[in-house]
Amino acid sequence: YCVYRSLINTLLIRATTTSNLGLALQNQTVCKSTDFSQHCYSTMSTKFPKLKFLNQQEAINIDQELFNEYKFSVDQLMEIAGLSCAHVVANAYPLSSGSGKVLIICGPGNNGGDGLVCARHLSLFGYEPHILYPKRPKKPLFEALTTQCEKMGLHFLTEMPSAKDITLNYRCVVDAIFGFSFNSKSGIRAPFDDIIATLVTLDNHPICSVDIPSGWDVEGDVKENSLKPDCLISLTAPKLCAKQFKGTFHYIGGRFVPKALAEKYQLNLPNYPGTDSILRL
Ligand SMILES: NC(=O)C1=CN([C@@H]2O[C@H](COP(=O)(O)OP(=O)(O)OC[C@H]3O[C@@H](n4cnc5c(N)ncnc54)[C@H](O)[C@@H]3O)[C@@H](O)[C@H]2O)[C@H](O)CC1
Ligand SMILES: [K+]
Repeated sequence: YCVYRSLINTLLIRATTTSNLGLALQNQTVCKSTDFSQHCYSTMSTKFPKLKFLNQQEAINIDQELFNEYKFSVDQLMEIAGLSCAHVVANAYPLSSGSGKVLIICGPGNNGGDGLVCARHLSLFGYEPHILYPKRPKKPLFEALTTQCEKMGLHFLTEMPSAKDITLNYRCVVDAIFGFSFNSKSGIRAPFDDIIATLVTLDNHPICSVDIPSGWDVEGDVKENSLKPDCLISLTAPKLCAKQFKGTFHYIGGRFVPKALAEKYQLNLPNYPGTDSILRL
């Protein structure tokens, strides 16, 4: 009986390991093409052929429905969104393979709030986030998120570091400046015009964009002098501009969408592995 039990246990352990390995490999699709974006996008569209890419209005509608119909609060969704971002940074730029100093640039809206939450979780993961938050809305949510970071000892910068400083001192930049409400028609207003201009000059230094690469039109073509992030975290579902993403890592996060809502908008979201909060596309 003992020999029989031990044989069964061995087989069970092998089966679990093999299936975990399968999942890990499934999540680590490597793009090896000269036309990186085409390859990544076509690989993604082969793996997840029905995954919906949202236009700006659809992203806003889903957001509003989550708040108005499902009665989620912004804080709840932002916490999950920001935690997903921290998980993505820790997956793409692990502490085991480099420094944990991360520059997190937060904008004036909820995308900036995701950045503050991400910073807080990264510090709990052992990273050293430095936050630049030049336009702080006078709203209780953002004031609370800022206080949490301050009281937890996170460092706030008073000015944007130079491109050289960033390259020398930071493992990566988290771009939490603008999300799906960015208005590209009016150009980028100060101080984010100069901040984004500095990020554009970074030569091959990894930028990890939250939801949308800041400055990109949510659904239009990407202009010549725009950010070229190495990593993109699509929250809820990718937006149309994500089809033009040319970087290495594209993740989906923000695992809070109720099934009925996903079906209503035909999001066709991929299945997150197990209890994970992010999935590499
Ligand atoms: N449902 C979800 O997936 C959730 C996503 N979250 C995150 O929220 C953002 C969208 O947030 P929102 O507050 O609507 O807008 P933004 O952060 O994109 O920015 C608005 C902010 O920016 C200013 N602005 C707009 N255009 C310009 C411009 N051309 N120049 C300068 N400033 C500009 C505008 O005035 C506002 O102040 C989404 O992408 C996710 O990251 C939530 O965290 C959770 C739910
Ligand atoms: K962003």
